[in-house]
Amino acid sequence: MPSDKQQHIQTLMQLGEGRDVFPKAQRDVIRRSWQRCLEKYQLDPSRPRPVRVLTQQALRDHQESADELLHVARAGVERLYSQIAQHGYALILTDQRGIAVDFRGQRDQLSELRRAGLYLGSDWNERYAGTSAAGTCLHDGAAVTCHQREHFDATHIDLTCTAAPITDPQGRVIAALDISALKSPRPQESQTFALSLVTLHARMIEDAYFLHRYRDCLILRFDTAREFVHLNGRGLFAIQEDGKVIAANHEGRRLIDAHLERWPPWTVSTLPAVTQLFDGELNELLSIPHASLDQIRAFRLRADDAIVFVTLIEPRGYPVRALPTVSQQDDPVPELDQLAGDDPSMHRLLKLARRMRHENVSILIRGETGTGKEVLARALHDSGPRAKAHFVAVNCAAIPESLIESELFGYLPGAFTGGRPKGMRGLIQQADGGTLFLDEIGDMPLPLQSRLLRVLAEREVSPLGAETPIKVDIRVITATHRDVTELIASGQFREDLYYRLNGAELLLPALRERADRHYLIRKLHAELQAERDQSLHLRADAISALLNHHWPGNIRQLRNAIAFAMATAEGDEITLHDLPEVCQTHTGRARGTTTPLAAASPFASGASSSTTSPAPASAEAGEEAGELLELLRHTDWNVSQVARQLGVSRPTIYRRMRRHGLVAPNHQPLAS
Ligand SMILES: Nc1ncnc2c1ncn2[C@@H]1O[C@H](COP(=O)(O)OP(=O)(O)OP(=O)(O)O)[C@@H](O)[C@H]1O
Repeated sequence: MPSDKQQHIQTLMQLGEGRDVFPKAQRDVIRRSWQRCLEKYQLDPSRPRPVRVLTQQALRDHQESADELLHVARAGVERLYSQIAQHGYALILTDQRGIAVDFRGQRDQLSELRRAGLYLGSDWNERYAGTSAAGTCLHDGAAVTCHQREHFDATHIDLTCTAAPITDPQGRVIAALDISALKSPRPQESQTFALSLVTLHARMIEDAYFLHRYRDCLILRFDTAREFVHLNGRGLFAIQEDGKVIAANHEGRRLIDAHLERWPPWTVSTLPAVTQLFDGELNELLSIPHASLDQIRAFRLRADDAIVFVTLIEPRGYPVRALPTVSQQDDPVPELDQLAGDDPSMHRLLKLARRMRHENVSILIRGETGTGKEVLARALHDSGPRAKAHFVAVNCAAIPESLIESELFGYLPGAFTGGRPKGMRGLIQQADGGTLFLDEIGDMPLPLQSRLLRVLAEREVSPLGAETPIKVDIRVITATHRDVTELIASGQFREDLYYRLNGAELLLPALRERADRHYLIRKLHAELQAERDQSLHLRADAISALLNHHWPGNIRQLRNAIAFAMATAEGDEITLHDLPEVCQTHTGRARGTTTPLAAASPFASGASSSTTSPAPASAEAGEEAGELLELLRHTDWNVSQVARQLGVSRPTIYRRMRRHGLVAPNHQPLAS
């Protein structure tokens, strides 16, 4: 007997005698199996024996009971074998007992494979064959590699075997898919790739079996990538018409477990309904096939708030029911509908907005900068009964504190020195009959908050210098990127005003959280083409880069990136290389207040920092102030243009101006 076999036997015998002589760095899974072989199955390592092979009749019996699985698994087995054959691997599929009921191997190796037990009818049950990939995988219900001397029986120590379990829709192990080679490199790590490959195919077979088993049920299929849902969506649920989950595949069960961890069980024994797992209504799920062109819809998981894409597979002959789709349930409101594609948070928000557009209640829109707060406010106005009247947008952060009162409330002639001789109609009055949109409401000075509260309570406004108030009929929509409750806690915002402004709150998701980024890219591209009267094809590589970029929460930046590409593209299409450099890699991340696009902006990098700020707190602050001043001068103090160039919002520019004491020449405070 070769010396390595003798040595192997010796080690196992010493272990059998209770000595702790496990090979160094032996993996736990193998160690536990060896212990089972010695203690539980009482296998004798000193008497190595080839794997036992069943008679033809016994094999047929096993094949018959695994018939359904074998039938469904065939394509998966063929596909896996076609990938491994050239590398010298054979394949066996065992039933739950460990009997090889299917086999693929190279013709010229058949007798050698048969001797090694890699053949139809061989019994790899751990109880008889000792530690092996197939047997140990069936015992543990987990994928495993058993490499050379990790086998228990000395007969097998030249083999390298890797197996993954196949489970039924209830999660019980029913088979093992194994690939084995007669020869292989020494290190066990050489088989890492085999482990992934065999696990992937075991999952595919498992899912094919699931779909076959539940072919008469409604099946929800989901994946985190929209592109894969139809092809190879990872999660499967078989459901009843009332939304009860009947069975779930591996990924589905993982989701249920994660869900139960966050939302402890309703009752111990029942599976949750799909509407408890996905944040949506049953109708929305059941109407997926009719609701979108690609028959996919995005939903948020209640387990971890992640977005997944879902499709519904209906059984053949399933009556096509006239289920109302979401858009059919409510009348179309183009102004609002076009704000989003398929994003669950936006769907919910727009549903509420649809209801709110007719009401006169005040609305508070929250969202990070550039997420579309003003766009939403305008859509609410345009889709409501006030559409024909004015939409007056006021940026509370943009107007210097000394001017905000007169701008908002207006003043009569001679109300203060420096005012216009004819006086001025305030913005509140200008919005009469329409909508007043107060952006960055968190920046409104406290004294003005009290005056605004009075306007809202009494529906009348008193311009500076006026003796009698004037009636106004306005709808107020406010927006902020700040946490108003924090401002209230620190005494910077009046609680009573907050409650009056917050008749309903709409929270806009950040761009990075939106599942409809593709829709937004296409929409912005179309809008920009129309705006510039320019026709440029947006190539797929540019779209993928825009989809993959880590947007720090901002549609404005996305728009800027597309606009940048349109301005710089040569020829009639936008390619990956036309995008700002930072979008061409996947590493873009927000850095302080300077966004990646701002950093990439040719304007930002070209700005000189020669001017020092009036009172720089640090070298960095000085540099920022200098840069800003330069840009402001360069653009004739056009704040919108500077904001666009830096890829930040206008209020951010105003905040920076205030921080550095920069005041536009035409905005020097008026003497009151
Ligand atoms: N749903 C949308 N579809 C297309 N473009 C959008 C959408 N929402 C926002 N945008 C674009 O994104 C940019 C920023 O939008 P908007 O000014 O409404 O954001 P905001 O949240 O009010 O920003 P800020 O916090 O700076 O006030 C604008 O160019 C706008 O046209």
